[in-house]
Amino acid sequence: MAINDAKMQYDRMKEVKEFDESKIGVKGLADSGVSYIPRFFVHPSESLTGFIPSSASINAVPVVSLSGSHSDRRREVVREIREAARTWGFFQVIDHGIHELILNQTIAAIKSFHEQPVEIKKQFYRRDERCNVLYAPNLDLTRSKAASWGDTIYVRLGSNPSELDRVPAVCRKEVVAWAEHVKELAETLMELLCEGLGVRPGKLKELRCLERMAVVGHYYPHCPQPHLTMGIPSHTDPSVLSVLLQNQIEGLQVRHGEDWVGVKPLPGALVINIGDFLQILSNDEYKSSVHRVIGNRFWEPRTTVATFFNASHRDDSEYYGPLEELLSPERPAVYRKFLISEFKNKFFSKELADNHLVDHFKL
Ligand SMILES: O=C(O)CCC(=O)C(=O)O
Ligand SMILES: [Fe+2]
Repeated sequence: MAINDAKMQYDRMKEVKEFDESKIGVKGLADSGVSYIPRFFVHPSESLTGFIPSSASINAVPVVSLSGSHSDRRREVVREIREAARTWGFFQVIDHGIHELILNQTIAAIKSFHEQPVEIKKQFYRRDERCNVLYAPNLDLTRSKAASWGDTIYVRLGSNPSELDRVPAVCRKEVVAWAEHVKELAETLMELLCEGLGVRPGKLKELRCLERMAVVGHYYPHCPQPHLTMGIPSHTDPSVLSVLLQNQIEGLQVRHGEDWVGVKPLPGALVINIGDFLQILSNDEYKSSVHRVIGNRFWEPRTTVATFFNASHRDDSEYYGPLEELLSPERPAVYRKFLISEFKNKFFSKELADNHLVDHFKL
């Protein structure tokens, strides 16, 4: 048994390495017309459940209109967002002020990147997760137990504009425009979320939660055996806040109680979710929910753009933890304090699946 296990392990690593070195990505595999997936993409059977959500859970994720959020309806919007953030950790926003043309152009640009010839995409293929621009199938390919059926381009944007030159030309203009629009929306959402907690609206901005962002363009090609693998395995986001733009191909599911609930694409809407960092800052008021993407059974590729807002540190001397304003003898801190470097190291040292960062900082 031990010998078999070791051999399987060896074969698996060899196959993963060959795939990694070929740099063709999952799209390259899909384009080669395979009718089955290589075995290193097969997930353990316990992860492969709940693919067909129960009818009761369809359209259950809250949808919040931001219309009037700067005027008469603000209190109502704060209340709706607070409820959604506490109970689901996920909601969709409509009337968010970003023009549909911008949404479509952003999705189209990310799709164009992935649909370029392998020879061109190869230049960006990297495994060093600390690079500001990189393209790869599964960031954690070499350390995960099972690979997932999707390719991703990562663009990290800090305060240095020269980083933008490294963004692939085919999507540079659109990614830059998207970053500006989505940052404005994130600022509004953070203010509303702060008000929902009863803290100063500018609090998250003061903590520099808007300064470090990553624009992450996923591409999930048609999968010949979608019941055996995942697009992205179940995880929580380490971010403060995540904003997801999806095309009209469904696949995202959020864990709610015992159910996996589909987050249906709504034309013009954006999906917002609370990340681990905000769950900690809010001392568990807001919830960073487990979610996943199932294998794409449709012929059309699923394209999404996830934008993560992370807290930025200037010199890593500042400790982060539950906001002081929220603590009282009746409501003591649930988490200890930590440096951002520790938080990041925890994230990068694990595979994405089941890396729930909040658990590491619980008191
Ligand atoms: O592509 C999606 O629908 C979700 C992506 C996601 O969860 C992530 O990038 O963390
Ligand atoms: Fe996510």
